[in-house]
Amino acid sequence: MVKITLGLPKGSLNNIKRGNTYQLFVDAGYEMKGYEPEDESFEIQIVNDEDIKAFLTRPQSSPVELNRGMVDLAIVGEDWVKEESVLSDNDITKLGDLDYGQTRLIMAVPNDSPYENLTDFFRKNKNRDTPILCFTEYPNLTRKFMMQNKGYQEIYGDTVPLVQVRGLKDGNNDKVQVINSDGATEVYIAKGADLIVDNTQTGNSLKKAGLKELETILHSSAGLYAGVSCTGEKMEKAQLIFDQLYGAILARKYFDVKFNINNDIVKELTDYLIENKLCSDEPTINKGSTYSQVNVLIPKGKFPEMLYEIKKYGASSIIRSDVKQYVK
Ligand SMILES: Nc1ncnc2c1ncn2[C@@H]1O[C@H](COP(=O)(O)OP(=O)(O)OP(=O)(O)O)[C@@H](O)[C@H]1O
Ligand SMILES: O=P(O)(O)OC[C@H]1O[C@H](OP(=O)(O)OP(=O)(O)O)[C@H](O)[C@@H]1O
Repeated sequence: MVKITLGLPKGSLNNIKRGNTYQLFVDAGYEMKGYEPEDESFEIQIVNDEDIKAFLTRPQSSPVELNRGMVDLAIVGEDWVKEESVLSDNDITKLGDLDYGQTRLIMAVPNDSPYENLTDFFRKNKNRDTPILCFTEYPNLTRKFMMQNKGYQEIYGDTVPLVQVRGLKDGNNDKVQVINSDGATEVYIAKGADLIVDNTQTGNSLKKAGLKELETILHSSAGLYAGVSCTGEKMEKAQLIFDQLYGAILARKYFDVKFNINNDIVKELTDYLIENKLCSDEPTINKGSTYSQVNVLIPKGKFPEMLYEIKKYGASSIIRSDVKQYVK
Protein backbone atom coordinates (compact mmCIF):
# COMPACT_ATOMS: atom_id res chain seq x y z
CA MET A 1 0.00 0.00 0.00
CA VAL A 2 1.16 3.53 -0.79
CA LYS A 3 2.41 5.65 2.14
CA ILE A 4 0.30 8.64 3.17
CA THR A 5 1.90 11.72 4.73
CA LEU A 6 0.05 13.18 7.70
CA GLY A 7 0.61 16.55 9.42
CA LEU A 8 -0.15 16.38 13.13
CA PRO A 9 -0.66 19.66 15.00
CA LYS A 10 1.62 21.09 17.64
CA GLY A 11 0.37 23.74 20.08
CA SER A 12 -3.21 24.01 21.38
CA LEU A 13 -4.45 21.04 19.37
CA ASN A 14 -1.99 18.75 21.17
CA ASN A 15 -2.42 20.17 24.62
CA ILE A 16 -4.02 17.96 27.30
CA LYS A 17 -6.36 20.75 28.39
CA ARG A 18 -7.31 22.11 24.97
CA GLY A 19 -7.36 19.43 22.29
CA ASN A 20 -5.42 16.26 22.88
CA THR A 21 -4.82 14.92 19.35
CA TYR A 22 -2.35 12.35 20.74
CA GLN A 23 -5.05 10.87 23.00
CA LEU A 24 -7.50 10.78 20.11
CA PHE A 25 -5.10 8.65 18.04
CA VAL A 26 -4.44 6.36 21.02
CA ASP A 27 -8.20 5.98 21.61
CA ALA A 28 -8.64 5.23 17.93
CA GLY A 29 -6.21 2.33 18.24
CA TYR A 30 -3.00 3.87 16.89
CA GLU A 31 0.25 3.23 18.75
CA MET A 32 2.31 6.41 18.56
CA LYS A 33 5.85 7.35 19.45
CA GLY A 34 7.14 10.91 19.51
CA TYR A 35 3.79 12.70 19.77
CA GLU A 36 3.23 12.70 23.53
CA PRO A 37 2.04 16.26 24.49
CA GLU A 38 4.96 18.51 25.42
CA ASP A 39 7.42 15.83 24.29
CA GLU A 40 6.80 15.83 20.55
CA SER A 41 9.42 14.99 17.93
CA PHE A 42 9.57 16.36 14.41
CA GLU A 43 8.96 12.90 12.93
CA ILE A 44 6.24 10.84 14.58
CA GLN A 45 6.06 7.07 14.40
CA ILE A 46 2.74 5.30 14.11
CA VAL A 47 4.05 1.92 15.12
CA ASN A 48 1.07 -0.22 14.15
CA ASP A 49 0.33 1.46 10.81
CA GLU A 50 3.41 1.72 8.65
CA ASP A 51 1.42 3.19 5.77
CA ILE A 52 1.22 6.52 7.62
CA LYS A 53 4.24 8.82 7.73
CA ALA A 54 3.54 11.55 10.29
CA PHE A 55 5.19 14.93 10.86
CA LEU A 56 4.72 17.53 13.57
CA THR A 57 3.21 20.63 11.92
CA ARG A 58 2.19 24.11 13.03
CA PRO A 59 -1.53 24.38 12.22
CA GLN A 60 -1.06 27.75 10.54
CA SER A 61 1.38 26.11 8.09
CA SER A 62 -0.78 23.08 7.30
CA PRO A 63 -3.01 24.68 4.62
CA VAL A 64 0.05 25.81 2.62
CA GLU A 65 1.57 22.35 2.92
CA LEU A 66 -1.70 20.71 1.81
CA ASN A 67 -2.08 23.09 -1.13
CA ARG A 68 1.46 22.37 -2.29
CA GLY A 69 1.27 18.60 -1.82
CA MET A 70 3.95 18.60 0.90
CA VAL A 71 1.62 16.58 3.13
CA ASP A 72 -1.35 14.53 1.91
CA LEU A 73 -3.43 14.90 5.02
CA ALA A 74 -3.48 17.11 8.12
CA ILE A 75 -5.39 17.78 11.28
CA VAL A 76 -5.94 21.50 11.48
CA GLY A 77 -8.38 24.08 12.82
CA GLU A 78 -10.92 25.29 10.29
CA ASP A 79 -9.86 28.87 11.10
CA TRP A 80 -6.46 28.33 9.45
CA VAL A 81 -7.97 26.70 6.36
CA LYS A 82 -10.27 29.71 5.97
CA GLU A 83 -7.47 32.21 6.58
CA GLU A 84 -5.49 30.55 3.78
CA SER A 85 -8.40 30.49 1.33
CA VAL A 86 -9.67 34.08 1.67
CA LEU A 87 -7.74 35.39 -1.30
CA SER A 88 -7.76 32.41 -3.63
CA ASP A 89 -9.58 29.12 -3.94
CA ASN A 90 -7.73 26.18 -2.54
CA ASP A 91 -7.85 22.47 -3.25
CA ILE A 92 -8.19 21.37 0.34
CA THR A 93 -10.95 18.83 1.02
CA LYS A 94 -12.49 18.48 4.45
CA LEU A 95 -12.88 14.79 5.30
CA GLY A 96 -14.77 15.66 8.45
CA ASP A 97 -14.96 17.49 11.72
CA LEU A 98 -13.23 15.94 14.74
CA ASP A 99 -15.36 17.61 17.40
CA TYR A 100 -12.58 19.23 19.47
CA GLY A 101 -10.45 22.41 19.45
CA GLN A 102 -13.63 24.50 19.42
CA THR A 103 -12.85 28.22 19.34
CA ARG A 104 -14.38 31.47 18.12
CA LEU A 105 -12.40 34.06 16.22
CA ILE A 106 -13.48 37.35 17.73
CA MET A 107 -12.75 41.04 17.46
CA ALA A 108 -12.15 42.71 20.84
CA VAL A 109 -11.72 46.17 22.37
CA PRO A 110 -11.01 47.41 25.94
CA ASN A 111 -13.81 46.75 28.47
CA ASP A 112 -14.49 50.47 28.94
CA SER A 113 -14.89 51.24 25.20
CA PRO A 114 -18.14 52.92 24.17
CA TYR A 115 -18.63 50.78 21.04
CA GLU A 116 -21.57 48.45 20.53
CA ASN A 117 -20.26 46.74 17.41
CA LEU A 118 -17.79 47.26 14.56
CA THR A 119 -20.12 49.56 12.62
CA ASP A 120 -20.45 51.75 15.71
CA PHE A 121 -16.63 51.64 16.11
CA PHE A 122 -16.00 52.89 12.56
CA ARG A 123 -18.66 55.61 12.85
CA LYS A 124 -17.28 56.93 16.16
CA ASN A 125 -13.71 56.97 14.78
CA LYS A 126 -14.66 58.61 11.49
CA ASN A 127 -12.90 61.92 12.06
CA ARG A 128 -9.72 60.84 13.81
CA ASP A 129 -6.30 61.81 12.43
CA THR A 130 -4.35 58.70 13.35
CA PRO A 131 -4.83 55.30 11.64
CA ILE A 132 -7.01 52.63 13.19
CA LEU A 133 -4.72 49.75 14.20
CA CYS A 134 -5.86 46.14 14.47
CA PHE A 135 -3.43 43.32 15.40
CA THR A 136 -4.16 39.70 14.54
CA GLU A 137 -2.76 36.33 13.51
CA TYR A 138 -5.55 36.23 10.89
CA PRO A 139 -5.01 39.32 8.67
CA ASN A 140 -6.87 37.92 5.63
CA LEU A 141 -10.05 37.03 7.51
CA THR A 142 -9.88 40.29 9.46
CA ARG A 143 -9.55 42.44 6.35
CA LYS A 144 -12.38 40.61 4.60
CA PHE A 145 -14.61 41.00 7.68
CA MET A 146 -13.86 44.73 7.89
CA MET A 147 -14.60 45.30 4.19
CA GLN A 148 -18.00 43.60 4.58
CA ASN A 149 -18.88 45.87 7.51
CA LYS A 150 -21.58 48.50 6.95
CA GLY A 151 -19.70 51.19 8.91
CA TYR A 152 -16.49 50.55 6.96
CA GLN A 153 -18.32 50.75 3.61
CA GLU A 154 -20.09 54.03 4.60
CA ILE A 155 -16.79 55.72 5.44
CA TYR A 156 -14.17 54.07 3.24
CA GLY A 157 -16.23 52.67 0.34
CA ASP A 158 -14.55 49.79 -1.46
CA THR A 159 -11.01 50.72 -0.50
CA VAL A 160 -8.84 47.93 0.92
CA PRO A 161 -7.45 48.19 4.49
CA LEU A 162 -3.68 48.14 4.56
CA VAL A 163 -2.35 44.77 5.71
CA GLN A 164 1.17 44.49 7.02
CA VAL A 165 2.92 41.15 7.47
CA ARG A 166 6.38 42.06 8.72
CA GLY A 167 7.95 44.20 5.95
CA LEU A 168 5.31 43.33 3.38
CA LYS A 169 2.41 45.76 2.89
CA ASP A 170 -0.74 45.45 0.79
CA GLY A 171 -3.90 47.58 0.45
CA ASN A 172 -4.78 51.19 -0.34
CA ASN A 173 -6.51 52.45 2.81
CA ASP A 174 -3.84 53.34 5.34
CA LYS A 175 -6.47 54.86 7.65
CA VAL A 176 -7.37 51.29 8.63
CA GLN A 177 -4.38 49.02 9.18
CA VAL A 178 -4.39 45.28 9.95
CA ILE A 179 -1.05 44.17 11.29
CA ASN A 180 0.13 40.58 11.63
CA SER A 181 0.77 39.28 15.14
CA ASP A 182 2.63 36.06 15.93
CA GLY A 183 0.91 35.36 19.25
CA ALA A 184 0.10 37.04 22.60
CA THR A 185 -2.20 39.18 20.45
CA GLU A 186 -4.38 40.52 23.29
CA VAL A 187 -1.38 42.42 24.71
CA TYR A 188 -1.33 44.76 21.69
CA ILE A 189 -4.27 46.72 23.10
CA ALA A 190 -2.18 47.76 26.13
CA LYS A 191 0.53 48.80 23.64
CA GLY A 192 -1.78 51.13 21.75
CA ALA A 193 -3.80 49.05 19.24
CA ASP A 194 -7.49 49.92 18.83
CA LEU A 195 -8.69 46.42 18.00
CA ILE A 196 -7.46 42.86 18.12
CA VAL A 197 -8.76 39.74 16.39
CA ASP A 198 -7.94 36.55 18.28
CA ASN A 199 -9.29 33.14 19.20
CA THR A 200 -11.27 32.69 22.37
CA GLN A 201 -12.17 29.46 24.07
CA THR A 202 -12.75 29.80 27.82
CA GLY A 203 -12.58 33.63 27.63
CA ASN A 204 -9.80 33.73 30.26
CA SER A 205 -7.25 35.49 28.05
CA LEU A 206 -9.71 38.26 27.16
CA LYS A 207 -10.68 38.69 30.81
CA LYS A 208 -7.05 38.88 31.91
CA ALA A 209 -6.30 41.53 29.30
CA GLY A 210 -9.41 43.58 30.27
CA LEU A 211 -11.03 43.17 26.87
CA LYS A 212 -14.60 42.66 25.66
CA GLU A 213 -15.89 41.10 22.46
CA LEU A 214 -17.15 43.38 19.74
CA GLU A 215 -17.87 40.83 17.00
CA THR A 216 -17.61 37.10 16.30
CA ILE A 217 -15.94 36.48 12.94
CA LEU A 218 -16.21 32.69 12.83
CA HIS A 219 -16.52 29.46 14.79
CA SER A 220 -13.82 26.84 14.33
CA SER A 221 -12.93 23.32 15.38
CA ALA A 222 -10.34 20.75 14.41
CA GLY A 223 -10.90 18.62 11.33
CA LEU A 224 -9.12 16.18 9.05
CA TYR A 225 -8.24 17.79 5.72
CA ALA A 226 -6.84 16.28 2.51
CA GLY A 227 -4.60 18.19 0.09
CA VAL A 228 -4.01 18.11 -3.66
CA SER A 229 -1.78 15.03 -3.52
CA CYS A 230 -4.38 12.95 -1.68
CA THR A 231 -6.01 11.05 -4.54
CA GLY A 232 -6.75 7.44 -5.46
CA GLU A 233 -5.41 4.94 -2.93
CA LYS A 234 -4.27 7.76 -0.66
CA MET A 235 -7.79 9.15 -0.51
CA GLU A 236 -9.14 5.68 0.33
CA LYS A 237 -6.60 5.43 3.14
CA ALA A 238 -7.46 8.96 4.31
CA GLN A 239 -11.12 7.98 4.54
CA LEU A 240 -10.21 4.93 6.64
CA ILE A 241 -8.14 7.11 8.98
CA PHE A 242 -11.08 9.50 9.39
CA ASP A 243 -13.49 6.62 10.12
CA GLN A 244 -11.12 5.23 12.73
CA LEU A 245 -10.67 8.62 14.42
CA TYR A 246 -14.36 9.43 14.27
CA GLY A 247 -15.19 6.01 15.70
CA ALA A 248 -13.17 6.93 18.79
CA ILE A 249 -14.81 10.36 19.05
CA LEU A 250 -18.30 8.89 18.80
CA ALA A 251 -17.44 6.12 21.26
CA ARG A 252 -16.68 8.72 23.96
CA LYS A 253 -20.36 9.64 23.93
CA TYR A 254 -21.68 6.11 24.56
CA PHE A 255 -21.84 3.44 27.26
CA ASP A 256 -21.99 -0.26 26.61
CA VAL A 257 -24.55 -1.64 29.11
CA LYS A 258 -25.31 -5.27 29.94
CA PHE A 259 -27.86 -6.62 32.38
CA ASN A 260 -29.91 -9.71 33.14
CA ILE A 261 -33.67 -9.89 32.90
CA ASN A 262 -36.27 -12.64 33.37
CA ASN A 263 -37.16 -14.29 30.05
CA ASP A 264 -40.88 -13.49 30.58
CA ILE A 265 -40.19 -9.77 30.44
CA VAL A 266 -37.78 -9.70 27.47
CA LYS A 267 -40.39 -8.78 24.82
CA GLU A 268 -41.87 -5.92 26.88
CA LEU A 269 -38.42 -4.60 27.79
CA THR A 270 -37.17 -4.80 24.18
CA ASP A 271 -40.15 -2.69 23.04
CA TYR A 272 -39.47 -0.16 25.77
CA LEU A 273 -35.76 0.14 24.83
CA ILE A 274 -36.50 0.55 21.11
CA GLU A 275 -39.35 3.05 21.63
CA ASN A 276 -37.19 5.20 23.90
CA LYS A 277 -34.09 4.93 21.65
CA LEU A 278 -32.10 3.30 24.43
CA CYS A 279 -30.16 1.05 22.03
CA SER A 280 -28.54 1.54 18.60
CA ASP A 281 -30.82 -0.60 16.39
CA GLU A 282 -32.24 -3.15 18.81
CA PRO A 283 -30.93 -4.70 22.02
CA THR A 284 -28.81 -7.84 21.67
CA ILE A 285 -30.44 -10.65 23.64
CA ASN A 286 -28.46 -13.64 24.88
CA LYS A 287 -31.12 -16.09 26.02
CA GLY A 288 -30.53 -18.45 28.99
CA SER A 289 -32.91 -20.98 30.59
CA THR A 290 -34.59 -18.51 33.00
CA TYR A 291 -32.75 -15.23 32.44
CA SER A 292 -31.51 -13.39 29.36
CA GLN A 293 -28.57 -11.04 29.14
CA VAL A 294 -29.49 -7.79 27.39
CA ASN A 295 -26.79 -5.67 25.74
CA VAL A 296 -27.33 -2.08 24.58
CA LEU A 297 -25.20 0.82 23.41
CA ILE A 298 -26.65 4.09 24.75
CA PRO A 299 -25.72 7.77 24.76
CA LYS A 300 -24.07 8.55 28.13
CA GLY A 301 -26.68 11.16 29.05
CA LYS A 302 -29.47 8.58 28.85
CA PHE A 303 -27.90 6.15 31.33
CA PRO A 304 -29.55 7.44 34.55
CA GLU A 305 -33.02 7.34 32.95
CA MET A 306 -32.43 3.83 31.62
CA LEU A 307 -31.07 2.55 34.92
CA TYR A 308 -34.16 3.80 36.73
CA GLU A 309 -36.52 2.17 34.24
CA ILE A 310 -34.78 -1.21 33.82
CA LYS A 311 -34.68 -1.63 37.62
CA LYS A 312 -38.48 -1.41 37.50
CA TYR A 313 -38.44 -4.31 35.02
CA GLY A 314 -36.37 -6.28 37.54
CA ALA A 315 -32.96 -5.96 35.85
CA SER A 316 -30.00 -7.36 37.80
CA SER A 317 -26.20 -7.72 37.35
CA ILE A 318 -26.05 -4.38 35.54
CA ILE A 319 -22.64 -3.69 34.01
CA ARG A 320 -21.67 -0.38 32.40
CA SER A 321 -18.47 -0.10 30.31
CA ASP A 322 -16.79 2.59 28.27
CA VAL A 323 -16.68 2.12 24.52
CA LYS A 324 -13.39 2.46 22.64
CA GLN A 325 -14.65 2.47 19.03
CA TYR A 326 -18.10 3.04 17.58
CA VAL A 327 -18.15 3.00 13.78
CA LYS A 328 -21.78 3.36 12.73
N1 LIG B 1 -7.43 28.19 23.56
C1 LIG B 1 -7.64 27.31 22.58
N2 LIG B 1 -8.32 26.18 22.82
C2 LIG B 1 -8.53 25.27 21.82
N3 LIG B 1 -8.08 25.44 20.55
C3 LIG B 1 -7.39 26.55 20.30
C4 LIG B 1 -7.12 27.54 21.29
N4 LIG B 1 -6.40 28.51 20.73
C5 LIG B 1 -6.23 28.16 19.45
N5 LIG B 1 -6.83 27.00 19.19
C6 LIG B 1 -6.91 26.28 17.92
O1 LIG B 1 -5.69 25.59 17.76
C7 LIG B 1 -5.19 25.74 16.45
C8 LIG B 1 -3.79 26.18 16.56
O2 LIG B 1 -3.71 27.48 17.01
P1 LIG B 1 -2.38 28.34 16.81
O3 LIG B 1 -1.46 27.60 15.96
O4 LIG B 1 -2.75 29.69 16.47
O5 LIG B 1 -1.85 28.52 18.20
P2 LIG B 1 -1.11 27.63 19.22
O6 LIG B 1 -1.92 26.42 19.49
O7 LIG B 1 -0.82 28.55 20.32
O8 LIG B 1 0.20 27.15 18.48
P3 LIG B 1 1.60 27.88 18.41
O9 LIG B 1 2.13 27.88 19.81
O10 LIG B 1 2.36 26.98 17.48
O11 LIG B 1 1.31 29.25 17.87
C9 LIG B 1 -6.10 26.73 15.71
O12 LIG B 1 -6.81 26.07 14.73
C10 LIG B 1 -7.00 27.29 16.79
O13 LIG B 1 -8.33 27.43 16.40
O1 LIG C 1 -10.15 31.85 25.77
P1 LIG C 1 -8.92 31.15 26.23
O2 LIG C 1 -9.21 29.81 26.83
O3 LIG C 1 -8.09 32.01 27.14
O4 LIG C 1 -8.03 30.79 24.94
C1 LIG C 1 -7.69 31.75 24.00
C2 LIG C 1 -6.22 31.98 23.90
O5 LIG C 1 -5.58 30.78 23.47
C3 LIG C 1 -4.77 31.07 22.33
O6 LIG C 1 -3.53 31.56 22.70
P2 LIG C 1 -2.31 30.70 23.23
O7 LIG C 1 -2.43 30.46 24.69
O8 LIG C 1 -2.18 29.47 22.38
O9 LIG C 1 -1.09 31.67 23.02
P3 LIG C 1 -0.82 32.70 21.84
O10 LIG C 1 -1.76 33.87 22.10
O11 LIG C 1 0.60 33.09 22.00
O12 LIG C 1 -1.12 31.99 20.54
C4 LIG C 1 -5.50 32.23 21.67
O13 LIG C 1 -4.66 32.95 20.80
C5 LIG C 1 -5.97 33.05 22.87
O14 LIG C 1 -5.01 33.96 23.31
